[in-house]
Amino acid sequence: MSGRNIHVYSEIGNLKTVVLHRPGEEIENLTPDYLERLLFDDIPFLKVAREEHDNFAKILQNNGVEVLYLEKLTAESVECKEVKELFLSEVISECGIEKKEEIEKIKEFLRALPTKAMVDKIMAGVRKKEVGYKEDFNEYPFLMDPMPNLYFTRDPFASIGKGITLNSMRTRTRRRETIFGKYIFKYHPEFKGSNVPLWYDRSHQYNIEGGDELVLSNEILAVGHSERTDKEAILTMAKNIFEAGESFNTVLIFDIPKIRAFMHLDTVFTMIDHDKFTVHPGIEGSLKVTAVTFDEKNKELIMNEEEGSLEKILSKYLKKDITLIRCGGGDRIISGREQWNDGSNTLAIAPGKVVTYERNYITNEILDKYNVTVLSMASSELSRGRGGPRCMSMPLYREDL
Ligand SMILES: NC(=O)NCCC[C@H](N)C(=O)O
Repeated sequence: MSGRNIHVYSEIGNLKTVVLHRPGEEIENLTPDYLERLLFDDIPFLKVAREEHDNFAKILQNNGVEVLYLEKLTAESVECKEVKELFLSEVISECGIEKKEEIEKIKEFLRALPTKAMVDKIMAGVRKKEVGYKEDFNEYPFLMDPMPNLYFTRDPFASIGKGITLNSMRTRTRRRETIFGKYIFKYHPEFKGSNVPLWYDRSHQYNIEGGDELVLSNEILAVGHSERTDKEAILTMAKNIFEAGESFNTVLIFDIPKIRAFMHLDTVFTMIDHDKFTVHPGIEGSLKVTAVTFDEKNKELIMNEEEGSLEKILSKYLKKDITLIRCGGGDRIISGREQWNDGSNTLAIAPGKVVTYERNYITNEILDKYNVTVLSMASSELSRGRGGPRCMSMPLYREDL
Protein backbone atom coordinates (compact mmCIF):
# COMPACT_ATOMS: atom_id res chain seq x y z
CA MET A 1 0.00 0.00 0.00
CA SER A 2 1.92 3.06 -1.06
CA GLY A 3 1.72 6.32 -2.93
CA ARG A 4 -1.83 7.30 -3.70
CA ASN A 5 -2.05 10.59 -5.53
CA ILE A 6 -4.90 13.05 -5.71
CA HIS A 7 -5.84 13.91 -9.29
CA VAL A 8 -8.93 16.01 -9.94
CA TYR A 9 -8.79 18.34 -12.95
CA SER A 10 -12.50 18.38 -13.82
CA GLU A 11 -16.00 17.84 -12.47
CA ILE A 12 -16.89 15.26 -15.14
CA GLY A 13 -13.83 13.15 -16.08
CA ASN A 14 -14.29 9.39 -15.50
CA LEU A 15 -14.46 9.00 -11.75
CA LYS A 16 -11.97 6.41 -10.51
CA THR A 17 -11.79 6.83 -6.71
CA VAL A 18 -14.16 8.45 -4.27
CA VAL A 19 -14.46 8.80 -0.47
CA LEU A 20 -17.86 8.12 1.15
CA HIS A 21 -19.02 7.77 4.72
CA ARG A 22 -21.65 5.13 5.47
CA PRO A 23 -24.17 6.78 7.83
CA GLY A 24 -23.46 5.56 11.35
CA GLU A 25 -24.89 5.72 14.85
CA GLU A 26 -24.48 9.52 14.81
CA ILE A 27 -27.82 9.57 12.94
CA GLU A 28 -29.49 7.75 15.85
CA ASN A 29 -28.20 10.47 18.18
CA LEU A 30 -30.36 13.14 16.58
CA THR A 31 -33.38 14.39 18.55
CA PRO A 32 -35.71 17.32 17.79
CA ASP A 33 -34.03 19.53 20.42
CA TYR A 34 -30.73 19.57 18.55
CA LEU A 35 -31.77 19.28 14.91
CA GLU A 36 -31.26 22.91 13.99
CA ARG A 37 -27.84 23.20 15.60
CA LEU A 38 -26.78 19.92 14.00
CA LEU A 39 -28.02 21.15 10.58
CA PHE A 40 -30.71 18.53 10.03
CA ASP A 41 -34.39 19.04 9.17
CA ASP A 42 -35.64 15.67 10.33
CA ILE A 43 -34.36 12.39 11.74
CA PRO A 44 -33.49 9.82 9.06
CA PHE A 45 -34.32 6.16 9.73
CA LEU A 46 -30.78 4.78 9.91
CA LYS A 47 -31.56 1.29 8.58
CA VAL A 48 -33.10 2.69 5.40
CA ALA A 49 -30.53 5.49 5.09
CA ARG A 50 -27.84 2.80 5.09
CA GLU A 51 -29.66 0.75 2.45
CA GLU A 52 -29.93 3.85 0.27
CA HIS A 53 -26.28 4.66 0.86
CA ASP A 54 -25.14 1.11 0.10
CA ASN A 55 -27.09 1.33 -3.13
CA PHE A 56 -25.28 4.60 -3.94
CA ALA A 57 -21.93 2.85 -3.36
CA LYS A 58 -23.05 -0.07 -5.54
CA ILE A 59 -24.02 2.25 -8.41
CA LEU A 60 -20.55 3.76 -8.23
CA GLN A 61 -18.76 0.40 -8.03
CA ASN A 62 -20.80 -1.05 -10.90
CA ASN A 63 -19.54 1.88 -12.95
CA GLY A 64 -15.88 1.23 -12.24
CA VAL A 65 -15.43 3.59 -9.27
CA GLU A 66 -13.31 2.51 -6.31
CA VAL A 67 -15.16 3.41 -3.12
CA LEU A 68 -13.12 4.23 -0.01
CA TYR A 69 -14.75 4.87 3.33
CA LEU A 70 -13.79 7.81 5.53
CA GLU A 71 -14.17 5.77 8.73
CA LYS A 72 -11.87 2.99 7.45
CA LEU A 73 -9.25 5.41 6.10
CA THR A 74 -9.23 7.23 9.44
CA ALA A 75 -8.84 4.01 11.44
CA GLU A 76 -5.93 2.96 9.21
CA SER A 77 -4.33 6.38 9.71
CA VAL A 78 -4.37 6.35 13.51
CA GLU A 79 -3.51 2.70 14.12
CA CYS A 80 -0.06 3.48 15.54
CA LYS A 81 -0.06 4.30 19.26
CA GLU A 82 1.54 7.75 19.13
CA VAL A 83 -0.69 8.96 16.29
CA LYS A 84 -3.77 7.58 18.05
CA GLU A 85 -2.89 9.60 21.18
CA LEU A 86 -2.45 12.78 19.14
CA PHE A 87 -5.72 12.14 17.35
CA LEU A 88 -7.63 11.46 20.56
CA SER A 89 -6.27 14.60 22.23
CA GLU A 90 -7.26 16.70 19.24
CA VAL A 91 -10.83 15.41 18.86
CA ILE A 92 -11.41 15.66 22.58
CA SER A 93 -9.95 19.14 22.98
CA GLU A 94 -12.08 20.43 20.08
CA CYS A 95 -15.33 19.02 21.43
CA GLY A 96 -15.33 21.56 24.23
CA ILE A 97 -14.82 19.37 27.32
CA GLU A 98 -13.06 21.47 29.92
CA LYS A 99 -12.94 19.41 33.13
CA LYS A 100 -9.73 17.41 33.43
CA GLU A 101 -11.54 14.49 34.98
CA GLU A 102 -14.01 14.28 32.08
CA ILE A 103 -11.20 14.49 29.56
CA GLU A 104 -9.42 11.56 31.20
CA LYS A 105 -12.62 9.51 31.44
CA ILE A 106 -13.56 9.93 27.81
CA LYS A 107 -9.99 9.27 26.69
CA GLU A 108 -9.86 6.07 28.68
CA PHE A 109 -13.22 4.98 27.30
CA LEU A 110 -12.21 5.61 23.68
CA ARG A 111 -8.70 4.20 24.07
CA ALA A 112 -10.15 0.87 25.26
CA LEU A 113 -11.99 0.34 21.96
CA PRO A 114 -10.51 -1.36 18.87
CA THR A 115 -9.34 1.41 16.50
CA LYS A 116 -12.19 1.19 13.97
CA ALA A 117 -14.81 1.05 16.75
CA MET A 118 -13.09 4.05 18.38
CA VAL A 119 -13.38 6.07 15.16
CA ASP A 120 -17.04 5.05 14.73
CA LYS A 121 -17.74 6.10 18.32
CA ILE A 122 -16.07 9.49 17.89
CA MET A 123 -18.25 10.05 14.84
CA ALA A 124 -21.39 8.85 16.65
CA GLY A 125 -20.83 10.95 19.80
CA VAL A 126 -20.34 9.90 23.43
CA ARG A 127 -23.09 10.08 26.02
CA LYS A 128 -22.29 11.07 29.61
CA LYS A 129 -23.74 7.77 30.84
CA GLU A 130 -21.39 5.78 28.60
CA VAL A 131 -18.39 6.95 30.58
CA GLY A 132 -20.00 6.38 33.98
CA TYR A 133 -21.77 9.69 34.75
CA LYS A 134 -25.37 9.82 35.82
CA GLU A 135 -27.57 11.37 33.16
CA ASP A 136 -30.47 13.55 34.23
CA PHE A 137 -33.33 13.46 31.63
CA ASN A 138 -33.40 17.25 31.42
CA GLU A 139 -29.67 17.75 31.07
CA TYR A 140 -27.63 17.82 27.91
CA PRO A 141 -26.73 14.14 27.39
CA PHE A 142 -23.51 14.29 25.36
CA LEU A 143 -19.92 14.71 26.47
CA MET A 144 -18.89 14.54 22.83
CA ASP A 145 -21.43 15.70 20.24
CA PRO A 146 -22.43 13.42 17.34
CA MET A 147 -21.31 14.39 13.83
CA PRO A 148 -24.39 13.54 11.72
CA ASN A 149 -23.25 15.55 8.69
CA LEU A 150 -20.26 13.29 8.04
CA TYR A 151 -21.98 11.43 5.23
CA PHE A 152 -21.61 14.65 3.24
CA THR A 153 -17.94 13.89 2.61
CA ARG A 154 -17.69 16.63 -0.03
CA ASP A 155 -17.55 19.41 2.52
CA PRO A 156 -14.75 18.96 5.13
CA PHE A 157 -12.02 18.53 2.52
CA ALA A 158 -12.06 18.83 -1.24
CA SER A 159 -9.69 17.77 -4.01
CA ILE A 160 -8.46 20.35 -6.50
CA GLY A 161 -5.72 19.27 -8.94
CA LYS A 162 -3.16 17.29 -7.00
CA GLY A 163 -3.98 18.88 -3.63
CA ILE A 164 -6.83 19.42 -1.22
CA THR A 165 -8.38 22.22 0.73
CA LEU A 166 -8.62 21.09 4.34
CA ASN A 167 -11.55 23.26 5.16
CA SER A 168 -12.32 25.71 7.91
CA MET A 169 -16.02 25.03 8.41
CA ARG A 170 -18.52 27.77 9.13
CA THR A 171 -20.50 26.00 11.84
CA ARG A 172 -19.14 24.66 15.08
CA THR A 173 -20.98 21.39 14.58
CA ARG A 174 -19.03 20.60 11.39
CA ARG A 175 -15.60 21.86 12.48
CA ARG A 176 -14.33 18.62 14.01
CA GLU A 177 -15.13 16.72 10.78
CA THR A 178 -11.98 18.09 9.18
CA ILE A 179 -9.74 16.39 11.75
CA PHE A 180 -10.36 13.08 9.94
CA GLY A 181 -9.01 14.54 6.70
CA LYS A 182 -6.02 16.01 8.50
CA TYR A 183 -4.97 12.62 9.86
CA ILE A 184 -5.68 10.73 6.62
CA PHE A 185 -3.48 12.96 4.47
CA LYS A 186 -0.74 13.23 7.08
CA TYR A 187 -0.56 9.68 8.41
CA HIS A 188 -2.36 7.17 6.21
CA PRO A 189 0.15 4.65 4.82
CA GLU A 190 -1.10 5.30 1.28
CA PHE A 191 -1.00 9.11 1.50
CA LYS A 192 1.76 10.09 3.88
CA GLY A 193 4.52 9.67 1.26
CA SER A 194 2.57 11.62 -1.36
CA ASN A 195 2.94 15.02 0.30
CA VAL A 196 -0.52 16.11 -0.71
CA PRO A 197 -0.44 19.94 -0.89
CA LEU A 198 -2.95 21.81 1.26
CA TRP A 199 -4.41 24.80 -0.60
CA TYR A 200 -6.20 25.81 2.59
CA ASP A 201 -5.91 24.68 6.19
CA ARG A 202 -8.52 24.03 8.84
CA SER A 203 -6.85 26.44 11.25
CA HIS A 204 -7.34 29.45 8.96
CA GLN A 205 -9.63 32.18 10.19
CA TYR A 206 -11.94 32.51 7.21
CA ASN A 207 -14.37 29.77 6.25
CA ILE A 208 -14.61 27.63 3.15
CA GLU A 209 -16.54 24.38 2.54
CA GLY A 210 -16.12 21.77 -0.19
CA GLY A 211 -19.65 22.07 -1.57
CA ASP A 212 -18.63 25.49 -2.83
CA GLU A 213 -15.57 24.23 -4.75
CA LEU A 214 -16.05 23.15 -8.38
CA VAL A 215 -13.31 22.17 -10.83
CA LEU A 216 -14.78 23.25 -14.18
CA SER A 217 -11.66 22.36 -16.21
CA ASN A 218 -7.92 22.03 -15.76
CA GLU A 219 -7.77 25.83 -16.04
CA ILE A 220 -10.96 27.10 -14.43
CA LEU A 221 -12.30 26.73 -10.91
CA ALA A 222 -15.69 28.01 -9.70
CA VAL A 223 -16.11 28.74 -5.99
CA GLY A 224 -19.28 29.87 -4.26
CA HIS A 225 -19.24 32.88 -1.98
CA SER A 226 -22.15 31.49 -0.02
CA GLU A 227 -23.70 31.09 3.39
CA ARG A 228 -20.67 28.95 4.28
CA THR A 229 -17.72 30.35 2.32
CA ASP A 230 -15.97 33.71 2.77
CA LYS A 231 -14.43 35.65 -0.09
CA GLU A 232 -11.17 36.02 1.87
CA ALA A 233 -10.84 32.23 2.09
CA ILE A 234 -11.38 31.87 -1.66
CA LEU A 235 -8.63 34.40 -2.35
CA THR A 236 -6.15 32.68 -0.03
CA MET A 237 -6.90 29.34 -1.64
CA ALA A 238 -6.60 30.84 -5.15
CA LYS A 239 -3.21 32.39 -4.37
CA ASN A 240 -1.86 29.12 -2.97
CA ILE A 241 -2.98 27.21 -6.07
CA PHE A 242 -1.62 29.80 -8.52
CA GLU A 243 1.71 30.04 -6.72
CA ALA A 244 2.13 26.26 -6.76
CA GLY A 245 2.16 26.37 -10.57
CA GLU A 246 -0.91 24.15 -11.04
CA SER A 247 -2.62 24.34 -14.47
CA PHE A 248 -5.48 26.46 -13.12
CA ASN A 249 -5.37 30.11 -14.20
CA THR A 250 -8.79 31.49 -13.18
CA VAL A 251 -11.07 31.20 -10.18
CA LEU A 252 -14.64 32.34 -10.84
CA ILE A 253 -16.25 33.52 -7.62
CA PHE A 254 -20.02 32.98 -7.71
CA ASP A 255 -21.72 35.34 -5.28
CA ILE A 256 -24.93 33.47 -4.39
CA PRO A 257 -27.68 34.29 -1.87
CA LYS A 258 -26.62 33.53 1.70
CA ILE A 259 -29.52 31.28 2.68
CA ARG A 260 -29.78 27.74 4.01
CA ALA A 261 -31.59 26.32 0.95
CA PHE A 262 -28.61 27.42 -1.20
CA MET A 263 -25.96 26.69 1.45
CA HIS A 264 -23.24 25.73 -1.07
CA LEU A 265 -22.75 26.45 -4.76
CA ASP A 266 -23.27 22.75 -5.55
CA THR A 267 -26.82 22.88 -4.18
CA VAL A 268 -27.75 25.23 -7.04
CA PHE A 269 -25.22 24.56 -9.80
CA THR A 270 -23.40 21.41 -10.96
CA MET A 271 -21.58 20.37 -14.13
CA ILE A 272 -22.90 17.33 -16.00
CA ASP A 273 -21.14 17.33 -19.37
CA HIS A 274 -18.49 19.26 -21.30
CA ASP A 275 -21.10 21.87 -22.18
CA LYS A 276 -24.02 21.23 -19.81
CA PHE A 277 -24.81 22.38 -16.28
CA THR A 278 -27.79 22.12 -13.95
CA VAL A 279 -28.80 25.37 -12.34
CA HIS A 280 -31.49 26.48 -9.95
CA PRO A 281 -33.26 29.51 -11.47
CA GLY A 282 -33.35 31.12 -8.01
CA ILE A 283 -29.69 32.19 -8.29
CA GLU A 284 -29.71 33.54 -11.81
CA GLY A 285 -31.24 36.97 -11.30
CA SER A 286 -28.90 38.18 -8.58
CA LEU A 287 -25.78 36.21 -9.51
CA LYS A 288 -22.53 38.19 -9.59
CA VAL A 289 -19.43 36.47 -10.94
CA THR A 290 -15.91 37.79 -10.30
CA ALA A 291 -12.94 36.33 -12.18
CA VAL A 292 -9.73 36.05 -10.17
CA THR A 293 -6.45 35.63 -12.05
CA PHE A 294 -2.80 35.94 -11.05
CA ASP A 295 -0.18 38.50 -11.99
CA GLU A 296 2.91 36.26 -11.94
CA LYS A 297 5.35 39.17 -12.02
CA ASN A 298 4.00 41.08 -9.03
CA LYS A 299 2.62 37.96 -7.30
CA GLU A 300 -0.76 39.63 -7.00
CA LEU A 301 -4.33 38.54 -7.57
CA ILE A 302 -6.33 40.46 -10.16
CA MET A 303 -10.11 40.67 -9.88
CA ASN A 304 -12.59 41.49 -12.62
CA GLU A 305 -16.32 41.58 -12.32
CA GLU A 306 -17.96 39.68 -15.17
CA GLU A 307 -20.94 40.97 -17.10
CA GLY A 308 -23.77 39.19 -18.90
CA SER A 309 -25.65 35.98 -18.41
CA LEU A 310 -24.26 32.88 -16.74
CA GLU A 311 -24.25 31.09 -20.13
CA LYS A 312 -22.17 33.91 -21.59
CA ILE A 313 -19.65 33.91 -18.75
CA LEU A 314 -19.24 30.13 -18.81
CA SER A 315 -18.93 30.13 -22.63
CA LYS A 316 -16.19 32.75 -22.42
CA TYR A 317 -14.10 30.78 -19.92
CA LEU A 318 -14.76 27.24 -21.16
CA LYS A 319 -14.46 28.35 -24.80
CA LYS A 320 -17.61 26.57 -26.01
CA ASP A 321 -21.37 27.08 -26.18
CA ILE A 322 -23.01 26.21 -22.89
CA THR A 323 -26.47 24.84 -22.11
CA LEU A 324 -27.98 25.49 -18.70
CA ILE A 325 -30.59 22.96 -17.62
CA ARG A 326 -32.98 24.44 -15.07
CA CYS A 327 -33.86 22.33 -12.06
CA GLY A 328 -37.59 21.53 -12.19
CA GLY A 329 -37.74 23.08 -15.67
CA GLY A 330 -37.74 26.54 -14.12
CA ASP A 331 -41.28 26.15 -12.73
CA ARG A 332 -41.43 28.06 -9.46
CA ILE A 333 -43.02 25.26 -7.40
CA ILE A 334 -41.27 22.30 -9.02
CA SER A 335 -37.82 23.91 -8.95
CA GLY A 336 -38.34 25.03 -5.37
CA ARG A 337 -39.37 21.54 -4.29
CA GLU A 338 -36.76 19.63 -6.25
CA GLN A 339 -33.90 21.98 -5.38
CA TRP A 340 -34.73 21.58 -1.67
CA ASN A 341 -34.23 17.85 -2.21
CA ASP A 342 -31.03 18.44 -4.15
CA GLY A 343 -32.35 18.19 -7.68
CA SER A 344 -29.44 20.39 -8.87
CA ASN A 345 -26.89 18.40 -6.89
CA THR A 346 -25.77 15.87 -9.48
CA LEU A 347 -22.61 13.76 -9.27
CA ALA A 348 -21.00 13.28 -12.69
CA ILE A 349 -19.18 9.95 -12.92
CA ALA A 350 -18.29 10.49 -16.60
CA PRO A 351 -19.10 13.22 -19.12
CA GLY A 352 -22.90 13.25 -19.51
CA LYS A 353 -23.46 10.49 -16.93
CA VAL A 354 -24.76 11.51 -13.52
CA VAL A 355 -26.05 10.06 -10.27
CA THR A 356 -29.19 11.82 -8.99
CA TYR A 357 -31.97 11.34 -6.47
CA GLU A 358 -34.97 9.47 -7.90
CA ARG A 359 -37.41 11.78 -6.09
CA ASN A 360 -36.44 14.69 -8.36
CA TYR A 361 -38.21 13.02 -11.23
CA ILE A 362 -39.09 16.15 -13.21
CA THR A 363 -35.48 17.34 -13.32
CA ASN A 364 -34.37 13.77 -14.11
CA GLU A 365 -36.78 13.59 -17.07
CA ILE A 366 -35.46 16.91 -18.37
CA LEU A 367 -31.87 15.68 -18.08
CA ASP A 368 -32.87 12.58 -20.02
CA LYS A 369 -34.30 14.76 -22.80
CA TYR A 370 -30.91 16.46 -23.04
CA ASN A 371 -29.33 13.01 -23.61
CA VAL A 372 -27.77 12.87 -20.17
CA THR A 373 -27.50 9.34 -18.74
CA VAL A 374 -29.24 9.48 -15.37
CA LEU A 375 -28.52 6.82 -12.73
CA SER A 376 -31.07 7.58 -10.07
CA MET A 377 -31.15 6.32 -6.50
CA ALA A 378 -33.77 6.14 -3.74
CA SER A 379 -33.27 8.85 -1.12
CA SER A 380 -36.21 9.20 1.23
CA GLU A 381 -33.95 9.11 4.29
CA LEU A 382 -30.64 10.46 2.99
CA SER A 383 -32.28 13.62 1.65
CA ARG A 384 -33.42 14.64 5.15
CA GLY A 385 -29.87 15.86 5.77
CA ARG A 386 -30.14 18.40 2.88
CA GLY A 387 -27.48 17.07 0.56
CA GLY A 388 -27.43 15.06 -2.67
CA PRO A 389 -25.10 12.71 -4.55
CA ARG A 390 -22.39 15.35 -5.08
CA CYS A 391 -22.44 16.34 -1.41
CA MET A 392 -22.16 12.68 -0.39
CA SER A 393 -18.99 11.96 -2.38
CA MET A 394 -15.41 13.27 -2.37
CA PRO A 395 -13.52 12.35 -5.56
CA LEU A 396 -9.82 11.62 -5.14
CA TYR A 397 -9.10 10.63 -8.72
CA ARG A 398 -10.72 11.49 -12.02
CA GLU A 399 -9.28 10.61 -15.43
CA ASP A 400 -8.26 13.59 -17.53
CA LEU A 401 -10.68 14.65 -20.24
N1 LIG B 1 -22.29 20.19 -0.38
C1 LIG B 1 -23.42 20.22 0.29
O1 LIG B 1 -24.32 20.98 -0.03
N2 LIG B 1 -23.53 19.48 1.37
C2 LIG B 1 -24.72 19.27 2.12
C3 LIG B 1 -24.51 19.51 3.56
C4 LIG B 1 -25.75 19.34 4.38
C5 LIG B 1 -25.53 19.53 5.86
N3 LIG B 1 -26.70 19.22 6.61
C6 LIG B 1 -25.10 20.95 6.18
O2 LIG B 1 -25.97 21.77 6.47
O3 LIG B 1 -23.91 21.24 6.17
